[in-house]
Amino acid sequence: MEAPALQQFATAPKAPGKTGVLLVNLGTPDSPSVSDVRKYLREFLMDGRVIDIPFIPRFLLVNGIIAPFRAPKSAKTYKEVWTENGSPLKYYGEVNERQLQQALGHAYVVRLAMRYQSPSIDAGLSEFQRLGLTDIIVIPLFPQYASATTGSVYEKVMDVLKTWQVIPQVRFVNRFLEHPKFIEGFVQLGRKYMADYEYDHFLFSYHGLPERQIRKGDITKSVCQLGECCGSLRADNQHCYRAQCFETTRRLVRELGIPEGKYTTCFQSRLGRDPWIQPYTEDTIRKLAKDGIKSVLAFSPAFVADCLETTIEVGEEYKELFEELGGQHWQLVESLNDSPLWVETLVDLVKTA
Ligand SMILES: C=CC1=C(C)c2cc3[nH]c(cc4nc(cc5[nH]c(cc1n2)c(C)c5CCC(=O)O)C(CCC(=O)O)=C4C)c(C)c3C=C
Ligand SMILES: [Fe+2]
Ligand SMILES: [Fe+2]
Repeated sequence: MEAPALQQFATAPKAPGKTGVLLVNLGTPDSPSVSDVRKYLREFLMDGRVIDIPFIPRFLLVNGIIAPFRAPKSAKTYKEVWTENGSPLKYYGEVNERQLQQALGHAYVVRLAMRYQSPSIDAGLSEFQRLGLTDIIVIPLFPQYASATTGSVYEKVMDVLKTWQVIPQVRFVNRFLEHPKFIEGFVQLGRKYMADYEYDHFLFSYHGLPERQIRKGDITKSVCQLGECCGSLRADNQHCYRAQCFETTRRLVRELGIPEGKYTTCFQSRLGRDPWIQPYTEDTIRKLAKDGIKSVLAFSPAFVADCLETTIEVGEEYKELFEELGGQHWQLVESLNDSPLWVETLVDLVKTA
């Protein structure tokens, strides 16, 4: 008796309203000037999910040390990554916003937001509220879940929504590293380089995280020892960012046909003195060069758009290091950017949310 009624409920047409889709990336400075970079770093690093220490020491560390000293150095790097379209991270976000809007049609309103700086999450959600949208889907643009990224986006969205009288139906995408079109997107980009050249080794370099944050995220308080435990993604370590990164690599190498021993997963961008998840990308490059590896194809599958971390850090700084150590050929695989498979991934994420 119950089954048909349930079926009717599940297939009943949705309320005639529209759905808001909020794509959220990390954020970027408004310009590469030292003052804008300092403002961005302050907002970013004062987030308690990014520098997860109590407020007063965090305030002193960020405002007294990191922002003043790092801003001039980071501004130089931002000037290098800046294009005539501005920051690539924001530019491709805006392109994706238009592409997804076109693919989804009038039943949806797609907006890009940044967790830090602009356009803000508050502005995007307020527009949905003004338009009286009946549903909201939030897609943090991070393939793997981390408290510092996806978790922080969720927190900010909930902070805004908790002030509303009517909170519509809200759905959050948690991660999408397993999505076949996301994987295929990077595979197609990688194959383009592999067709022309026989690489000695393949590097999969992900953004790092303090080890402490991985331990805090271990809900069992016993599984993740940051060693072999991350070697497979299971029910008991679902939210381990490191395990999710290894899983991303496994899926990519399987599709690319890269044999065991010819690839490494590693983690970049350590900030501060605390231990971050390992192996570090820099150590890996040193070891590869020492082992006589001459050519490397480097993937950055924690990012869906070109940004400072990919174009400059992997594409230029690590290339320089590799060549200084005797390497001959280093190639970065660009990010998904405006590729059709990435837009198809986003469409699927909306349709299955
Ligand atoms: C994959 C997603 C990311 C995770 C996880 C992440 C964690 C994390 N990052 C910092 C500190 C910095 N990250 C910076 C840049 C940056 N980080 C990500 C993504 C993740 N960060 C992106 C996409 C970017 C580039 C943004 C752009 O505009 O291009 C920076 C700023 C650049 C610099 O000064 O080097 C800092 C600082 C921490 C501390 C952290 C985890 C705790
Ligand atoms: Fe970062
Ligand atoms: Fe783990």
